Amino acid sequence: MKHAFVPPADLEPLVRHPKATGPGQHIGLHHSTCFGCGDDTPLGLHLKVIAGDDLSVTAQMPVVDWMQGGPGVIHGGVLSAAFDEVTGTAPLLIGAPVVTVHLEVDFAKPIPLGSTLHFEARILGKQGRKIYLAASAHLGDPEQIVASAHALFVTIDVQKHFAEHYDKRVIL
Ligand SMILES: CCCCCCCCCCCCCCCC(=O)SCCNC(=O)CCNC(=O)[C@H](O)C(C)(C)COP(=O)(O)OP(=O)(O)OC[C@H]1O[C@@H](n2cnc3c(N)ncnc32)[C@H](O)[C@@H]1OP(=O)(O)O
Repeated sequence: MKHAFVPPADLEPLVRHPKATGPGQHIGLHHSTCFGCGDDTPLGLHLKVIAGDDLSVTAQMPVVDWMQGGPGVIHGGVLSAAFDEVTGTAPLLIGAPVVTVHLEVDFAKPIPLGSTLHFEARILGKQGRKIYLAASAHLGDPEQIVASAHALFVTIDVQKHFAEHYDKRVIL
């Protein structure tokens, strides 16, 4: 698949955090009202991201009617949000809370309503606070990639980062 993203050649290799979620286990909620993973959002993606046995994660997402963009197919922004969530959760495997600074999505095939997207994301490496990831999605046949993404996240101090905007309405 064509893409324009070139990760640095000198990325530092990484290992799983000793307390990382075990392979095959659901990586717990970021918070319950998160658009990507929260259970308490009527119109959220409700993604359950599952830890792989290395530096990868997987997730599945049914493509339902409200996600529609072009007639009969998913909206590109919804797909991008799903990639953001799946790639953004993976750095928890190395114990790094992160926020997105850059996300690129390559749309290879139309993705029909009624299908199920299967996501896979993996950490490529890091450079200081920057964590580079690649992800892909298929509709059941891993050989037929329908979209892919590259993302760059930056590790944050969670308390400091959200202090200014944190609102008591958000249930953590
Ligand atoms: C309870 C909550 C817990 C949350 C934690 C747990 C997470 C559990 C998983 C959740 C999964 C969520 C998945 C959705 C995730 C979102 O959607 S997050 C929401 C969208 N993103 C944002 O709001 C981030 C907004 N940006 C910022 O706040 C600031 O840019 C940041 C990220 C704090 C960085 O600012 P800074 O600390 O001043 O650092 P800065 O030196 O500017 O940048 C650091 C490095 O990144 C580079 N960089 C920055 N931006 C870019 C860019 N666009 N392109 C390339 N390089 C860049 C800089 O050049 C710098 O590189 P070096 O000089 O170190 O080589």
